[in-house]
Amino acid sequence: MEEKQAKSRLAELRKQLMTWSQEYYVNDNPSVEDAVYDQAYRELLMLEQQFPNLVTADSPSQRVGGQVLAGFTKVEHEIPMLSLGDVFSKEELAAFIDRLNEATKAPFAYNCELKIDGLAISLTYENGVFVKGSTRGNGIIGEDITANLKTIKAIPLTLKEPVSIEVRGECYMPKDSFLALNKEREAQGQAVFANPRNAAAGSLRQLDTKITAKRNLSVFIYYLMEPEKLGVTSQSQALAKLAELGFKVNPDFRLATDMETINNYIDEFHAKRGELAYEIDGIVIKADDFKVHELVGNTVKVPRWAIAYKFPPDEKETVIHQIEWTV
Ligand SMILES: CC(C)(C)c1nc(N2CCN(c3ncccn3)CC2)c2cc(C(N)=O)c(N)nc2n1
Repeated sequence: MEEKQAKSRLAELRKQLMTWSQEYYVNDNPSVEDAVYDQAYRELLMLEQQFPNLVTADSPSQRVGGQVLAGFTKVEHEIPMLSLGDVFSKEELAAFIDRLNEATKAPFAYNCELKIDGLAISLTYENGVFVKGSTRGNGIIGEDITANLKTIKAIPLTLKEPVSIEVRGECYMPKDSFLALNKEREAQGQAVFANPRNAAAGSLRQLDTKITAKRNLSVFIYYLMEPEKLGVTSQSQALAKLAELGFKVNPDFRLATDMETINNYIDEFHAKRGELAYEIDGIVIKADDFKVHELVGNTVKVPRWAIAYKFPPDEKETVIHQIEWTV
């Protein structure tokens, strides 16, 4: 095949493979069997092998990792990554909501989100291309883990629109991947990870990106920096915009305009916790309208317009402790 034909065929294959990958890893809704994807992927690899100068940064072949880093460089978050205040009972939550309603005088909507138990990351895109990704670190200084994040198929290498934005989200390891990884480590006499959050953190801190690529990590994006740049005026709108741009957004977010609805959401997902494919450690409740964020602002460490409602630790863990006590 001539280079010219190979170039256009590779562009076709990249586009098709990116669409199928987005359906599978971002929308959890594949339209073709794995075998169909694999065949097209093999054709792409073969053509890239024949014409190495035609390999592009956003080719699916760049997801497998390859470089072994000497270390992670530090990055400063231009806008600090805040922490979250947390409450441990419905009464405390009601007090937080009452204070917030008091401060704003007008009743308003809250956006309720599952609190994914992973680790916070920040992703930067320039004209729609993924250029940098980092850990939260201490909120001010994080580590540059761009190379490792590029191996996560749920992170788009290019967006649906050529926008220059920063977004933040949670990187996590699905429960079944965590169990499989620990089984493998046990078989190899290696120490197992205590929980999926530690497994995700350990996988992202790998200096060998090939290892990260094999860890089946995923992400949920929940925060759009400078939303006014995209004409977005609320958290629920921001999540819809993030999904439109091609980001994986947790579908279970819900608007609530009163305490009862918030409490029902908390009870519903506390009950459903065991069925989810990933671990959650609570619910995040945020004032939906960004005008409220401006009105009440943040303390040094946490926003005044959002709170984390933490679930009590899993019953099964406390049962084990009780047994130890009786013995
Ligand atoms: C943008 C704000 C600050 C309101 C915010 N902050 C979050 N977090 C901050 C504290 N974080 C943190 N991490 C380590 C140490 C201290 N704080 C970890 C992320 C959120 C985490 C989740 C989630 N996990 O699913 C979520 N749906 N929304 C969040 N929203």
